[in-house]
Amino acid sequence: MSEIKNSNTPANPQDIKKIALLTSGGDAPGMNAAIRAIVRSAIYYNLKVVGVKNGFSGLINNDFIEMKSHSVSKIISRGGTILKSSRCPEFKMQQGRERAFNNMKAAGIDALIVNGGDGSFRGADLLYKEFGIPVIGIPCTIDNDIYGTDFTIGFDSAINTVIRAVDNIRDTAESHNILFFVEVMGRHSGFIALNSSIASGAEATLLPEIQTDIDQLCHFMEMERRKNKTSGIVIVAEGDEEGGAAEIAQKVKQRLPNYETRVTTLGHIQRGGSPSCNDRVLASLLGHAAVKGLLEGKTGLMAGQVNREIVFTPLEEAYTKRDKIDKNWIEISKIISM
Ligand SMILES: Nc1ncnc2c1ncn2[C@@H]1O[C@H](COP(=O)(O)OP(=O)(O)OP(=O)(O)O)[C@@H](O)[C@H]1O
Ligand SMILES: O=P(O)(O)OC[C@H]1O[C@](O)(CO)[C@@H](O)[C@@H]1O
Ligand SMILES: [Mg+2]
Repeated sequence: MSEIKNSNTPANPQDIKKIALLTSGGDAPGMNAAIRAIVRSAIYYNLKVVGVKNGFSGLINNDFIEMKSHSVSKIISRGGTILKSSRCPEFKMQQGRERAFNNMKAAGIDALIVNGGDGSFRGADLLYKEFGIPVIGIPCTIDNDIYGTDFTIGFDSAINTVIRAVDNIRDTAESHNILFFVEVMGRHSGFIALNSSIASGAEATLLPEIQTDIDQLCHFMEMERRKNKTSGIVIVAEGDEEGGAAEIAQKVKQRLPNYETRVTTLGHIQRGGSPSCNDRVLASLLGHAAVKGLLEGKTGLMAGQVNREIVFTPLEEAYTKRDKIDKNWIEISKIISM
């Protein structure tokens, strides 16, 4: 394993004897691989491991299970999360977090590993800052919107699911001369849209990070048609400020009534399915690094991978800085899809 950077040292890491882990926010393919790596690494380092069910709700409701090596057998290939996940509004309130901390203390839990996205890291960071309990985050979200890691766990699997679907849509779009608007996930982030658009050869990509101009889009589509293209794919991130795919398709249809248009919303199929090899490897490395990091005294940090190295980044940076999309990629995707 590569050297671990950016340390942050709490009082007594050698006092850590029992750790807990949870999965939070939208599930992501590879969460199970992370759970497996955490549990097996913790056992290897002679720690006891507790699984928290249903994300932060499980901390508040004392929903803990002891994890053994066999508890994580044969889960590396499974999508979803065996610990289940949730969105837990109570955790946004101080009383909720205090209850969670008291339950952890009563259960003898010395440290926590949170597998989730930016929202989960906000919660994890507050728990660490308010109560001083050692906490490490692992970036698990299909959105890829976390600073401090090249990729989040689940992103690779999700974009592969998207491109398989778009390839299928392309077949029928071409056969029937249809302009398709395909909506992908990403309420605040266009990574899924941009990467899957490049990889599927889509004609246009609409993202929350970039102002959408419907007239410009229609003009572009007209130019494409003049090149004898009779069908097309527009990938729309669900968080686009002009609306979802259905709304945008309607606006285009008003301006280009001769076009035959259809809308497909890929929805939650993007979050499910067996994780890709890249996601399984990333989850395995980060799961191990999180446990090792706790034992080295790291806390309030996220374990990520940058340029193939394990890097620890303050949770606050991971969720505030966010990762930026490269706007040149949009231009490139246009150039090579013409
Ligand atoms: N500001 C906050 N303070 C405390 N807890 C928070 C905060 N924001 C989010 N959380 C906790 O984290 C949970 C998950 O957050 P959120 O729904 O934003 O998903 P996420 O972790 O960003 O994952 P994804 O975006 O992949 O679905 C929330 O339900 C809540 O319990
Ligand atoms: O239906 P849910 O669980 O609210 O999830 C939708 C959101 O979660 C994400 O899929 C990430 O998990 C976002 O891209 C999306 O906006
Ligand atoms: Mg999020």
